[in-house]
Amino acid sequence: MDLLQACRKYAPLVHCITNYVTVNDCANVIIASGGRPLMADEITEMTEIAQKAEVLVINIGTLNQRTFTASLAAGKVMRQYGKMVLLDPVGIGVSTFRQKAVQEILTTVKPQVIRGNFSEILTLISGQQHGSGVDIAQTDQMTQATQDGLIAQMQDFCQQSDCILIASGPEDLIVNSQQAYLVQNGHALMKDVTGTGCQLSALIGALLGAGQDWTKTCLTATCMWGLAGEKAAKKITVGDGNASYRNYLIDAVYQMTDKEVKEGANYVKLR
Ligand SMILES: Nc1ncnc2c1ncn2[C@@H]1O[C@H](COP(=O)(O)OP(=O)(O)O)[C@@H](O)[C@H]1O
Ligand SMILES: Cc1ncsc1CCOP(=O)(O)O
Repeated sequence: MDLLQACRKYAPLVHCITNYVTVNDCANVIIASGGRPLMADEITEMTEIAQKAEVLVINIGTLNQRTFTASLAAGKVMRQYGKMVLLDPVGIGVSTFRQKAVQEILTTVKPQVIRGNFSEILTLISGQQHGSGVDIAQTDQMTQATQDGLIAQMQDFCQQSDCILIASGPEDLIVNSQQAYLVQNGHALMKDVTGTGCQLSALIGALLGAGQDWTKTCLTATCMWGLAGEKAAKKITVGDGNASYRNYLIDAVYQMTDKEVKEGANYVKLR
């Protein structure tokens, strides 16, 4: 069965411990792809929820001590049950608190998938702070000259941490310890909406709840979201701005079919 069809049939429960900026958009993207979102971060219910959820998405966009503790608790139980955990290290480069929190999540939870923009992924794999906010810094954009070295660094990290890495930007990299894909779907308007990265992480989370091959699922979800960005851009009319585009993006996922994804996916296998 194809990925969206499977997700819409099995409706995986996706537990999100996420930020208060983009929480509603993430929930709606999960619904649009067929999943069932559950946003919760009360420490006393983490174990029960982890028993019921198929996937956990930890997003550190507005992390605090309380949600950090909840993330560790939920993550540990999820992994004990052999379930999927995705980490979105939003703004990891802005503070030592975020960097240390991510380190602790890596060692105690061991998320199988980590997705961030290029600044966030660079901070993660180098230990040096990149970026001064939640967006990609101009200096961290991938170029032809930096691509190979970056993939090698990412693959080392994947090997050490036993995970898949997804770095987002104008083009996206999906890397595991052996393979690397470059996704060329997407639209420049996506950077004008806060939360397009958070929503991609949420979408990957939902599809991981239905997919078998994790790398392939991450690749398909990334193409799908980029394709949604392209379709949404076609709906922009006079008077529309980034708020309309944000809604068109979610609508595009809601209307998406596996056939459209197969026909519209624009990626190359680099390794
Ligand atoms: N200039 C761009 N052109 C095409 N797609 C883009 C562009 N900028 C971002 N995207 C897409 O938007 C989504 C979020 O990426 P990004 O904005 O880099 O992440 P984040 O929101 O975590 O900073 C990804 O699907 C990415 O491919
Ligand atoms: C603006 C902002 N501040 C804290 S989280 C957040 C949203 C970040 O969304 P994304 O990582 O998808 O750009």
